[in-house]
Amino acid sequence: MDGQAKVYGRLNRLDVSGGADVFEPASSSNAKQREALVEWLNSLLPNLSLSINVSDEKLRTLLIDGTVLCQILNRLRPGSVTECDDSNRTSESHSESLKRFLAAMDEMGLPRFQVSDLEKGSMKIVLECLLTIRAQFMPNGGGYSVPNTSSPKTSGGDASMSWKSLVEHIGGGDGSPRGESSRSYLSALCGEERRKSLSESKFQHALRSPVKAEPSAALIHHVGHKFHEVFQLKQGCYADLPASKITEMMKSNSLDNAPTQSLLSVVNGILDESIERKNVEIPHRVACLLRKVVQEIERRISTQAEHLRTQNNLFKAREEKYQSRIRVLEALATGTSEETQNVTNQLQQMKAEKTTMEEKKKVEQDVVRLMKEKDDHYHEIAALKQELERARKTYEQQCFQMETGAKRAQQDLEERLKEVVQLLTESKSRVKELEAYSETKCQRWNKKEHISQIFTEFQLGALRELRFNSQSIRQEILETRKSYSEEFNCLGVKIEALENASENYYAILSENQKLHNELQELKGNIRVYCRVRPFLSGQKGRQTIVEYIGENGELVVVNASKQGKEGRRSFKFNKVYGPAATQAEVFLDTQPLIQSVLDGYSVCIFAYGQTGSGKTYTMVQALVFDNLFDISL
Ligand SMILES: Nc1ncnc2c1ncn2[C@@H]1O[C@H](COP(=O)(O)OP(=O)(O)OP(=O)(O)O)[C@@H](O)[C@H]1O
Repeated sequence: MDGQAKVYGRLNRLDVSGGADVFEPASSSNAKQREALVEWLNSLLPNLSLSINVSDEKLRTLLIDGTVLCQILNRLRPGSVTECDDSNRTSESHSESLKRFLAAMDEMGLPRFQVSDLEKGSMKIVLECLLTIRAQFMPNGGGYSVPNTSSPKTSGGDASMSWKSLVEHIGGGDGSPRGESSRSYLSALCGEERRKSLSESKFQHALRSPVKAEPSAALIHHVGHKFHEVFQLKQGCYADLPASKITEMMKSNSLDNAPTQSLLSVVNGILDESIERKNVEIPHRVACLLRKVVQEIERRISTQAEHLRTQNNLFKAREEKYQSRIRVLEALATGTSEETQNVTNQLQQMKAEKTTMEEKKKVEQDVVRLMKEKDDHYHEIAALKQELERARKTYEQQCFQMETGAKRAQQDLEERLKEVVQLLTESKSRVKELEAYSETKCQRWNKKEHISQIFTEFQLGALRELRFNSQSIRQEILETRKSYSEEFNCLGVKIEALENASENYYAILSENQKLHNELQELKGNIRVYCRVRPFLSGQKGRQTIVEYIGENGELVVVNASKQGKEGRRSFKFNKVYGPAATQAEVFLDTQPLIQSVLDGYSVCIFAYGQTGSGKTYTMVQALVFDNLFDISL
């Protein structure tokens, strides 16, 4: 199968060229064919969006699962292959798609590639297969258009009709008989299955090749419209054609110049007409025309076969020519090895010469280098001489300068010597003066020493006196200290007595506090005082209801509106302050409570009574008195 596929691939490469010479090798137009194929794929399946220079590997990735291949076939011929459901896609379904595609190719009798070719082999075979499909369904090589393979009549007039449709057209899609002549023609035309025979593929191509099989349009025009008139009757009735016309057509060379498809159309038309007429015999002249047409077709087929044989021989001759060239090249290659040996020897000699030349060149370079070094050294010596001359001049200048300096220094030194001698005489006279001055000074110091001795003696006398005085003062101080210590002792005794007295005071004070609080307790922890407010300035002339205020807290109140017991009521308080009681009196009874608070006891005073009865007055005034009390304390 693999070999067969390759053969198909080669044949279809010739098929798809569709140009002037279909047997021309395709290598020169490979790039263009590839670009055309990519454009075709993009027009067929726009979602692919392939770039014009798409790589083989990208194409392999795209096609390897077989889905795209199935889509291509279904687009060209709907329903030709079952596509896998997108939702259930797996690697198995992908390989299944590829298998289905290959099976469809087998079914259509088209050459195909192997699975291994698509997986890891050369993509050339796969692309050739696609080119074959394109040529099969798009013989004009243009953009995508769905071919109409359903009607033999509509496709019968197409010069580039596919092989299969042509066979169906001639043989009848429904399998009905068309007479012996058509059957023999079909058997001659079909033979075995096309996809299994190389010669049949060539035959098909020869039939479809308009350049090789058919005359030019100019020639048709030259012959006139005689045969075209017969074509016009394709839809009409061939039996009604006049015998003279048929004779004229058969006599002229119009059949020779008519296109093969036109001849086939005539055959089909006559056969269709015979089928329609059923048992009615075809007129003799029409049968003659049919035979003539069939003979013409057979002649062309034989011509094509001859042509193919010629081409085959040509190819064989070319192959032999290339083989001989290969042999010559091989011989040349063997001869070249000897030449190569000679050349190698020559090369080695040249290398040796080159080495010698290089050594010579090296020696020359060394000489040049030494010359250069010599020049450099010469320049260096000249520079050193110049430098030496400069140094000598500098040295002479320095010597001159030093001599000048020495002379100047000698003069300076002489001048200085003179100055020093002068200074020495001056200093001698100064020494003499100083000796005289020191003499006088010495005398003066002797006098001063005498005076100081007298003063020192005087001072010593004074010191003795002072020492005596200090001893007497120290004695006084000791005595005073003694008297002070005695006084301090007395004061200590007194302070001790005071401490004892203060301790007694605090004891008495605490006792006093205790007694005070006990007294307060005795007076009662809860005491109730009553204060009767006097009439205010605006209440003059009113009658009081207070009848009696006792010394021990009795209070009798009279209600004139009630009789008996109800009209006279008596109360008992700790104390009752009458209308004339002053704030100071009220405070006198609450004052001890302040002391209890200071001693740490809890005390609470609150006022109770109706509005305007004098609660605030009593409390505030009490506080005022309390402050006064504090101040007085
Ligand atoms: N003992 C008093 N002597 C003179 N005037 C008094 C006396 N007690 C109260 N007042 C006067 O009576 C008026 C009412 O007194 P206060 O405001 O103290 O009453 P209150 O009981 O506090 O009233 P409220 O319950 O409305 O506060 C005030 O003008 C006050 O000066």
